[in-house]
Amino acid sequence: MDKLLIRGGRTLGGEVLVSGAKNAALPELCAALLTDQPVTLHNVPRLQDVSTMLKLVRNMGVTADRDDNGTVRLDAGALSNPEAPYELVKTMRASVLALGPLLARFGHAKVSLPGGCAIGSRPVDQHIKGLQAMGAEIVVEHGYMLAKLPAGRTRLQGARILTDMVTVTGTENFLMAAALAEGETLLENAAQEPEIVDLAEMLIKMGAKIEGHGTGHIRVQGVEKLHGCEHAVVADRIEAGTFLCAVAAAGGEVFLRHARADHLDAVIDKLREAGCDVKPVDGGVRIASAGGARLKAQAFRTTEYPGFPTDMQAQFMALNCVAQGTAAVTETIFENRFMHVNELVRLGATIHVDGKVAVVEGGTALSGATVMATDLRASASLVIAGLVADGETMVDRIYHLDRGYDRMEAKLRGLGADIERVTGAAS
Ligand SMILES: CC(=O)N[C@H]1[C@@H](OP(=O)(O)OP(=O)(O)OC[C@H]2O[C@@H](n3ccc(=O)[nH]c3=O)[C@H](O)[C@@H]2O)O[C@H](CO)[C@@H](O)[C@@H]1O
Ligand SMILES: C=C(OP(=O)(O)O)C(=O)O
Repeated sequence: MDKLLIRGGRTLGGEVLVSGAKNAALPELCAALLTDQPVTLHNVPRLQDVSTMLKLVRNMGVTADRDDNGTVRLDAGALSNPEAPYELVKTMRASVLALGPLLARFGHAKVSLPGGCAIGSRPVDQHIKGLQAMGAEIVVEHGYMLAKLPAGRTRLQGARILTDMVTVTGTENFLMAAALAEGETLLENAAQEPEIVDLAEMLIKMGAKIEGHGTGHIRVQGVEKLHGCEHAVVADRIEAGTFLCAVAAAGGEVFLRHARADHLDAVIDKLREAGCDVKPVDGGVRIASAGGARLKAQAFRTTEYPGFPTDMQAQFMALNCVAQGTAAVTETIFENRFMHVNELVRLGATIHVDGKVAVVEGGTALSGATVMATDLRASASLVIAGLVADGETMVDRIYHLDRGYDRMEAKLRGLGADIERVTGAAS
């Protein structure tokens, strides 16, 4: 199992290229299932989750080729097996995104239930409820969602869908399903994340009729057929945010090429309040920081976009650990997303958790140790802590990190960090 070895204490400088967003690429790979024509996606990040999604669609009979420049060509013209098996779904929850497109195009689908994961139970009841409102018959048997249209029907029906909470992949499933449904679908309480907007823009290129994406009310006029398209995946705001926190903590000056400041308002506001200089510039974002110990810890509360993203909570918490002062971090999206706390404490941080709130007493000098990654963003927070800790930090189980970051250690090394991958070591 691979690990990351970090020798802390170096400031960061130079330029880093932000990759395409995992959370846009995954639904967009599934959108290719909606048509029998070829789809080309550019700027697809090199991630384990993307490899898993490619395996999943190939298993259905889709032709999918990826080149070294981040372009993926998909052809779902000969798709013969509209099924997402447990073996693949269990390693990547986003496989549930196959359900909407398969059902909409083929009238039936079999998708494994994803099950819980480290950060929470993460049910898919809202996905099921919404697709049922569109006329699908869905039963759960032997761990699978078996979905089909009622006898005599060939298409899903447009519907008004009001979910109990804002759900990102739920909104994406409904968008894709509604694109091929009969009549109009109204998504109320829709997620507004930039990845939803990017998916909607791709679907529009495919011939879908969508309005209101980027707001809480999306209107979709179903069409009979979608065609192929060419689309570039939007830049990964969470990868960019992670690098911003890394530079804030380690100190230095870095240009993040392709980063979108307009997608990172909540995080950038907090970084500025902490004392960093963050500027949107032509082609990206520039950050300068005097280093974590010269910054002020920031309280924040995770909420749906455009609020502070839950996917940035762990990384900002690592920064708070070394900044001055005490700050409360409140996690409102997932019930178990403080798994990094105990590992940060092993590096010398002072953090007290009470339910949804973690109170970080900053100003601690961290000292390197062996720590264990427990989930994707927890891994990133440990890397940030390792960059500022005294001595060596070994981050174990980085398969979590590889699920969602495109060669993170190479990018950090390019900025001057002392970080290396230790391959194949037994854990
Ligand atoms: C691939 C992808 O894009 N993943 C992102 C997506 O996950 P994902 O789409 O899975 O997260 P959701 O927005 O659906 O989850 C929000 C909340 O709703 C709950 N819920 C959701 C659906 C449902 O049917 N029932 C239910 O109870 C979840 O357990 C969670 O507490 O949005 C999350 C919230 O921004 C991010 O952390 C993930 O990185
Ligand atoms: C939680 C995340 O992803 P996923 O929904 O794919 O588990 C994430 O990207 O931080």
